[in-house]
Amino acid sequence: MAATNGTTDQIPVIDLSGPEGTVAKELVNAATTCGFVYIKSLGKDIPLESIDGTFALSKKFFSSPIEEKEPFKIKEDNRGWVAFHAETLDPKTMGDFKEAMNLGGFLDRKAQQPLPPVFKDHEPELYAFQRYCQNLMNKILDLFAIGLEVSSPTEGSKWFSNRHGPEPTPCTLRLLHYPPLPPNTELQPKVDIRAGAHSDYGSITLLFQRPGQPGLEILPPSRSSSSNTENWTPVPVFPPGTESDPSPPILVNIGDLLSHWTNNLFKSTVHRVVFPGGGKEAGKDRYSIAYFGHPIGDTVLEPVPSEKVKALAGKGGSDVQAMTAHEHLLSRLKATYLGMYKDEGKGTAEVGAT
Ligand SMILES: O=C(O)CCC(=O)C(=O)O
Ligand SMILES: [Fe+2]
Repeated sequence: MAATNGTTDQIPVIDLSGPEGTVAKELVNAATTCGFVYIKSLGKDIPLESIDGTFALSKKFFSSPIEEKEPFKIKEDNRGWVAFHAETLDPKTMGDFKEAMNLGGFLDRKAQQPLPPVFKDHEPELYAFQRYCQNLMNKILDLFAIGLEVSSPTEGSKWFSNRHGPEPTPCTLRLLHYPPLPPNTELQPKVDIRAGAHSDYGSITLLFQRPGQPGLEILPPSRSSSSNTENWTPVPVFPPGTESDPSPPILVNIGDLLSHWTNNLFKSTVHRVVFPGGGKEAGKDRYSIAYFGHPIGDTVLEPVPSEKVKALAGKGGSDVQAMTAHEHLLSRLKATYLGMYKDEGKGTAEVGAT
């Protein structure tokens, strides 16, 4: 249950094992105010060994020689390795101080892309972690449907999750590595950014962080109308109430698609990753793992059968237009990467992941 703090700027912490109706309400409340929520990680939904094991594999992969990563460079299908400085989430910065590895959906327990040597022997573990993430995502989507009182005689609380399956899922499991600033380098906070300001494109994102590796910041919706940079709010790895938990809570945030689908009731909050402590801790690596949830591409984003969502139609909410999830993604990519997506058939390249 939520250790609520009353303001919309702070991210609530929720334990999913509380009473279903209460948890559903708290989740919807977080989605409509902050757009971010922490889910306590006590090993119930995702075993802690699976999280730790995936981080260990990630570390091993990123520290392998470049020749072992180069052949797995990202392709137009958005799967593969994104080299250091290859992605610029915020065009005002030089390019993100990070490298990443995107894994697409699995089919019959097999990755649908060539796997680098480090991962080849661990495909079952990667598959298991991907399943845990998909199941947790579906559980949260079901709780959203309950909290929104979605009324569908045939689908009930499965209204959102039914539109996110079956295998292979279009969701992306993304391993991230933010290397330290090179020694004797003066931090230029406006330029040296680990991940530039952006919102995620899909439905929801799960984000895993490591103890002692902070750096994520959000622009709370309640304060993002002003351009004052001081509105950036750090997101601690262990927020109050979780310090003695065995693992950092999992962050869940709403993406642009779900915000659009809910007539802007749910907020897709802008976030970024900086060198923590004003650069004092710039000598440390940061590893994170993101699971980007997306509905199946041909899902029509028809109005959500919920009075709470319908009430917003025409009242400042963006009335849902009949478009598919894939068309929505393309429109977001076009808005962000003007010029790169003149040809609709080109695919979603490396930028589809956010
Ligand atoms: O590494 C992080 O904490 C955030 C990553 C992120 O926001 C993204 O890749 O979309
Ligand atoms: Fe993000």
